[in-house]
Amino acid sequence: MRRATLYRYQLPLVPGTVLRDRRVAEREGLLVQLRHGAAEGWGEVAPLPGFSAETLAEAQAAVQAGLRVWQAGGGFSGSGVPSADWGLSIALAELTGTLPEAADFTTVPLCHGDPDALFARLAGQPLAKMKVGLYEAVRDGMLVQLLLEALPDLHLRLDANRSWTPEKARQFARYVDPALRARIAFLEEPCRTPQASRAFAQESGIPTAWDESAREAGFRVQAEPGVTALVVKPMLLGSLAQVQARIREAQAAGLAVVISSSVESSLGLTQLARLAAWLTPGSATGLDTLSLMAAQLVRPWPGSALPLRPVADLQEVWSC
Ligand SMILES: O=C(O)CCC(=O)c1ccccc1C(=O)O
Ligand SMILES: [Mg+2]
Repeated sequence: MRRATLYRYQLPLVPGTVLRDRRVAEREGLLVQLRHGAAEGWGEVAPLPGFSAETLAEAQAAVQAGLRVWQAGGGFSGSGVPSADWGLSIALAELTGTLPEAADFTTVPLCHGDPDALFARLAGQPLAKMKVGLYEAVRDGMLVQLLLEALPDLHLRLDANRSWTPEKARQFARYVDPALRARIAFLEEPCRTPQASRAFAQESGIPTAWDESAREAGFRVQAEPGVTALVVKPMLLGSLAQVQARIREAQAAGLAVVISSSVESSLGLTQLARLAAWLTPGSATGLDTLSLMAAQLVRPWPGSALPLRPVADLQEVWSC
């Protein structure tokens, strides 16, 4: 007998959490639970407002349609709704034992601008990620310079989320010593267009990583000068098969692949840590978003002190 249950969750985010210029108070999503005999599989379906094209209601409708097919003995049928396809396919992969248990829980710490807090946090870290583009480009450049100078073992990943014009990007780079730029592993999406980001990477020597660009129609994974990495956010991309295909293509093109968070619950994040150990071994993940939340969900992230909400606290919204 196959059984499927959908649960709805709401998790408060820490006050002041901003996603793409909006303040967000809470993260909402669905958990899918599949059961077949003694086997069980879970998945998370949580479109990210401001990033996903679909609403949670649209994702729920797509998951329910897919679950009815599965419940009646069918296989996975993709809907084209990325969060629905990701959540359902990863639940199936867990159910069938396709998703290995082994996980890589070492993730790159994610930092935002306050310099005093940054020094304390980053001392002794080999690699950290910092958001830039939220303040003046000159200030970002000075801060990156200061950090790389003061912490000689530190390497940085930067993420500008397409904030800069070519001139702003140049202002940033002007404040970072060319000799120190070698410790910038990459800068995600510096400019508003991929063309401008490519040009900036070549002129500054600071490699680009694609994130937003990889979700645009017509994007092709390819080796190109100045581009070193591809950020993969499964919740925004689609089914496990689509995620695997994208990772394989990028690896074949010589790009580093970084599995990254779409602000999933601890359940979704632990699955991404397993996905990374399986498909991108040796590439440090970008999963440090649990600290934006006030609680964990169903499965704990090792070392997190946040309270854990059990399945019993969840609201069941649908089953078949
Ligand atoms: O990738 C990471 O290290 C953390 C996740 C992150 O930066 C992020 C989280 C939610 C939405 C967008 C982004 C982003 O990479 O731009
Ligand atoms: Mg990014």
